[in-house]
Amino acid sequence: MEMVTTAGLTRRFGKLTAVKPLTVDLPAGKVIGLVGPNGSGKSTLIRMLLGLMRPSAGDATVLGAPISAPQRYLGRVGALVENPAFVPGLSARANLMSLARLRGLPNTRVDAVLHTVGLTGRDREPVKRYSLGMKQRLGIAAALLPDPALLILDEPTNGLDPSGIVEIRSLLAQLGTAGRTVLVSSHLLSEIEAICEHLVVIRFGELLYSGPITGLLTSAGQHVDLRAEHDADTLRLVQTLQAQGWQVASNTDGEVRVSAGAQDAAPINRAAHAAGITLRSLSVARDSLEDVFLAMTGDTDQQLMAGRATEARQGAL
Ligand SMILES: Nc1ncnc2c1ncn2[C@@H]1O[C@H](COP(=O)(O)OP(=O)(O)OP(=O)(O)O)[C@@H](O)[C@H]1O
Repeated sequence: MEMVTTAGLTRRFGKLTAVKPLTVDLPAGKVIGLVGPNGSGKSTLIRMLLGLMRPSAGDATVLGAPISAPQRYLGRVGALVENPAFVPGLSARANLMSLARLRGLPNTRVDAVLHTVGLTGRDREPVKRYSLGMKQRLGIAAALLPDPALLILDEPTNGLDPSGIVEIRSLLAQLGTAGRTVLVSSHLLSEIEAICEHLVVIRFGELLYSGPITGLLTSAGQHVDLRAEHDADTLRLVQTLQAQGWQVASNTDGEVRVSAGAQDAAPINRAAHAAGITLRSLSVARDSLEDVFLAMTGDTDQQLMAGRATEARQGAL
């Protein structure tokens, strides 16, 4: 069963098309990553799915019901879309109790969600004493109160320090094992790729990929990273490799990346040696998903972001 389907779903703001006609199906029971650089339309898409914003064109369904009738599915959807508003002087437990009461949910749900997000034992402390990571966990607890079939989290790791990011990441991985569908957005693929089974990648309103993450990983190539012992030799190293037909993908601060696989490592080393260049390091690695997407678009995120900024400026005129 599909949790979410969209058909030509579009949202414009003036001349800017924040979400270009999007047709995509999100499977049930998986952790789904919605990934794209800042300004790609992730929040706009999520807002449309939650009935918080109307589409300019197209349609979508959530849990089988159209987004034009959100009251038909919102009771079974939990969401964290902005920093949730909690009463800072009250404890986490008291905050959750009042939310549960408002939604007509039994108090037993409060204990259950506190346990799920790992706040049991700290739940009687005032929220104002919580770290950002704990506040975010409390936000997820609030979203889990109705025991939703679909949990939507918009950039839950935003603004967190590395340990907070790890905290939230392991919580999300655990939530995904309960058979629930979790849609989590991030502008950093590296932050969520380890926990997602399915990826939806958008770049500035446009769908780039939707499918299992494994499909992408198997299509990833390899590269060889190497560094000359003396920085002064780097340019000559690049020229030597290019002259012998290898493709140098990048040269950043003396780290030379060659598009090549494990079988090329020894010949590359020999070629450098024959040119009188000693290597300080040489390693073979699989391309990251970022590399795969870069190869798909041919543009870096910075280039795409600059294009988007121009589009937004023109839209404002
Ligand atoms: N209410 C609005 N009015 C005008 N433009 C908007 C509005 N909301 C979003 N936009 C624009 O639409 C584009 C997509 O924004 P959106 O917030 O959906 O992206 P995002 O991928 O969630 O990025 P971020 O992580 O930075 O929020 C951006 O260019 C943004 O400036």
